[in-house]
Amino acid sequence: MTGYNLEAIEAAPLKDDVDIVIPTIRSLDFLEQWRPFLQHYHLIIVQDGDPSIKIRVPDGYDYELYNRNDINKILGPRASCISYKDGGCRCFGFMVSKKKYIYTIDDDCFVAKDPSGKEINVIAQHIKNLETPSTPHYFNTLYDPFRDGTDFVRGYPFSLREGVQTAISHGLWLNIPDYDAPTQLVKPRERNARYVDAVMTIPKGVLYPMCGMNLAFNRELIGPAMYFGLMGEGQPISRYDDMWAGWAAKVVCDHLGFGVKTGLPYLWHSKASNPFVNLKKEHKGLHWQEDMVPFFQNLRLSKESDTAAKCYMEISKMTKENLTKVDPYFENLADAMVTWLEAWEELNPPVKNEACDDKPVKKDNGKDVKAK
Ligand SMILES: O=c1ccn([C@@H]2O[C@H](COP(=O)(O)OP(=O)(O)O[C@H]3OC[C@H](O)[C@H](O)[C@H]3O)[C@@H](O)[C@H]2O)c(=O)[nH]1
Ligand SMILES: [Mn+2]
Repeated sequence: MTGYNLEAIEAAPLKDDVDIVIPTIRSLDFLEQWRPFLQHYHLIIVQDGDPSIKIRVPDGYDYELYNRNDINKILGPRASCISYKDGGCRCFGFMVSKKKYIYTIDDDCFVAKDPSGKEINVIAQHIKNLETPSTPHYFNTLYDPFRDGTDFVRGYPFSLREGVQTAISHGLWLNIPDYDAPTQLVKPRERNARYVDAVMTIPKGVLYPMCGMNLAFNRELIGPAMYFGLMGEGQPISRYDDMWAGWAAKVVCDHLGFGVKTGLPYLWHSKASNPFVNLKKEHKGLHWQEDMVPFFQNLRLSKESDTAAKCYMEISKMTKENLTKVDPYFENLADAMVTWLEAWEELNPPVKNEACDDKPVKKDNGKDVKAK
């Protein structure tokens, strides 16, 4: 038995350790249905598009809302690294959060039911996924051994059963699946009705197409690598925001010894975005992914890169060196990755250990103030 008290995790949803990040260019009415599960969490809403439009947040939610003007004010010139007119703007919410865990969800996602008809508490399942180890070094054929009612199977080395810390929990979707535009065009009526009761670790060295629709991660482990790229207006590509983040973050997790899980929880994805519009937005990505994926598959990070930020800086350098030949866009993206890291560092300064360093850390109105 793994000895993890999963019931305790289910009962204690860690509400003070999680921020819910929602990118929106539409409406937040979908939050009405999520009240039983999300109302006791703090929301970080990233409003995309025209900042003069007032977005209504349903009563009873505790939130902070940032529109484009706010992003520009907070980041100054560094705001250039945050996408405009693309769901990738959500990563600004990852940066301003101070919590250990992030859960990000799209505004056209609703509560799904499991086969027994019970409503799925996505947060509780994501927390369970993140609070229990991953097994990237050897595949357990009964899937996640840390779930109730299952375990490591015969032939699983005991030396590997401790597992590794889980950095990312990738949930799935009933109804409208996250298909690319060509697939949506040829299968416009396809709906995902298949509920697979499984959580599995994505093996080390294997990439996966991370979807930002129902996603949770440990900010402290992998935050700096969860940059959703430079997409949308003014860029040659859109709708590859989460893919870029997913490939980079998986390489960083493999390098640093963290795990990534996919599977439960499911949510109900309601809105099929327009496949013709999507095709226009993502068509370069359909070509470039044939280069981007091998780039990440062959990427090797140095042992000096011992934090997510250092790994990400290295990936930025290698993006510029290896992908600019595919398209000059990647030079801009590589620069934006550095800008992202600088902005992250500015908003999340490394905590100084006052015990061994009582030098003042910054001046404020002429007075010296200590790190909080
Ligand atoms: O310009 C924009 C467009 C959208 N958003 C917000 O992003 C979320 C996803 O948008 P949407 O539901 O229209 O796209 P999908 O095709 O269903 O989403 C997938 O593809 C795009 C993203 O990668 C997404 O994560 C995938 O699931 C939604 O909250 C929109 O309001 C935006 O902020 N700006
Ligand atoms: Mn959607």
